Amino acid sequence: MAARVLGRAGRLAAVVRSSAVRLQLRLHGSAGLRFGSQASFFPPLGDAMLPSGSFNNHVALITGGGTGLGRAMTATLSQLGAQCIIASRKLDILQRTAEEISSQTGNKVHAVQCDVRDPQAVSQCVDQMEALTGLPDVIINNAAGNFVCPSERLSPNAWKTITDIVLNGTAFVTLELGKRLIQNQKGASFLAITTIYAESGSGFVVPSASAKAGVEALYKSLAAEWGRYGHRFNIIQPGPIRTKGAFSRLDPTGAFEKATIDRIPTGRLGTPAEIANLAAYVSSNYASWMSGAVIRFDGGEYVSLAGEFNELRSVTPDQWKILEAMIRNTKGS
Ligand SMILES: CCCCCCCCC/C=C\C=C\C(=O)SCCNC(=O)CCNC(=O)[C@H](O)C(C)(C)COP(=O)(O)OP(=O)(O)OC[C@H]1O[C@@H](n2cnc3c(N)ncnc32)[C@H](O)[C@@H]1OP(=O)(O)O
Ligand SMILES: NC(=O)C1=CN([C@@H]2O[C@H](COP(=O)(O)OP(=O)(O)OC[C@H]3O[C@@H](n4cnc5c(N)ncnc54)[C@H](OP(=O)(O)O)[C@@H]3O)[C@@H](O)[C@H]2O)C=CC1
Repeated sequence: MAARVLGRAGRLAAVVRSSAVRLQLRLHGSAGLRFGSQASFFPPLGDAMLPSGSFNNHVALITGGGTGLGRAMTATLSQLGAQCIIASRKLDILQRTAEEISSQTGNKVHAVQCDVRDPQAVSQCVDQMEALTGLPDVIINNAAGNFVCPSERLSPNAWKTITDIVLNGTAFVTLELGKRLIQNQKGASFLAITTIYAESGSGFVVPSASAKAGVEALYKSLAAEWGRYGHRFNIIQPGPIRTKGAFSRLDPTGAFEKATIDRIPTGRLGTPAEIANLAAYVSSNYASWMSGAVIRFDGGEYVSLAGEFNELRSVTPDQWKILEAMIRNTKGS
């Protein structure tokens, strides 16, 4: 009897050992289960989510509103009734976007040239805005600069360029508008667009990570300080959403896109329309109790990158049977 049991245990151990070798090979090869098909569970919706007219009689300033995510936010706010001002360096692009969106929504979109790195230019931009529309109810600090680069290759000017656009630019716009709004006793919603790696840090985009972390500290601090003036401050951390501006500078060959999608639990990139709906909600009166919030909007990418055991997603059900047998067969420590 004892010999029979020992024999069975020995055979099981042999099966477990040889299967474990196969498992090792598979895990390090490419035969693990691919996730990605789950995207069909999470289809993106494109329509504006809030009731029409939610931003009637509202003025919104969107920095970097001529392209990418800023353009999508402008389109949604405009569709919901806002009069928008979009501001960045390239006036021709801003004007084209402004005309396209205005002609679709019937609401005025103004294009104002402004390099947010220059506090004087920011002040002039706000002068121009006051003349066109009055001070804004909604401010979205969305303008940014970024590129992937090993940190040992960064020049001082490369560091300064990114941190000037992202951190100083956001601070200049926020402080200039904040001071004027306070003087006029006017409330407003401020929203900053950061990234998921503002929290974790990330190699190869170190100036951006450092500056975005600074933006988050700025917005959380002002949420506490300027609530008394009627100002709300919130932050959205987007995960990967295809835009020419981001992808051409962060994955210029497209070599990393598949791996990026594979690690996102919802199996796909986000869309500009999805983040525009979130930005509209956060900036709207429906969110008037929301301040100091940091909203991660990334299809689950951050937690997927963080969890030490998440790679076990590639273990198949058959492999789990083997692993479980091995674990159960372990006696003692
Ligand atoms: C791993 C897979 C990833 C898949 C995709 C995942 C997507 C997730 C995205 C997550 C976060 C995204 C955050 C973003 O912010 S995306 C937004 C990106 N959009 C932009 O950057 C638009 C605006 N950008 C620009 O205008 C330029 O790119 C700029 C360089 C930031 C600024 O332009 P400009 O002021 O004209 O600056 P210069 O060209 O004069 O350069 C200044 C300085 O920087 C050096 N430099 C420029 N490019 C590089 C580079 N690629 N590598 C190293 N250094 C660079 C340049 O040489 C200058 O320095 P120096 O004077 O010393 O030579
Ligand atoms: N797409 C993505 O996957 C992600 C994006 N983000 C963030 O989303 C935001 C939008 O990025 P995205 O739409 O992808 O990229 P874009 O490159 O399209 O947007 C960046 C915008 O910033 C403007 N800008 C750059 N430098 C300046 C400056 N000095 N002064 C004023 N405006 C400036 C650009 O306009 P111009 O050239 O005319 O100045 C451009 O419209 C950024 O804050 C980015 O960090 C965060 C995480 C992920």
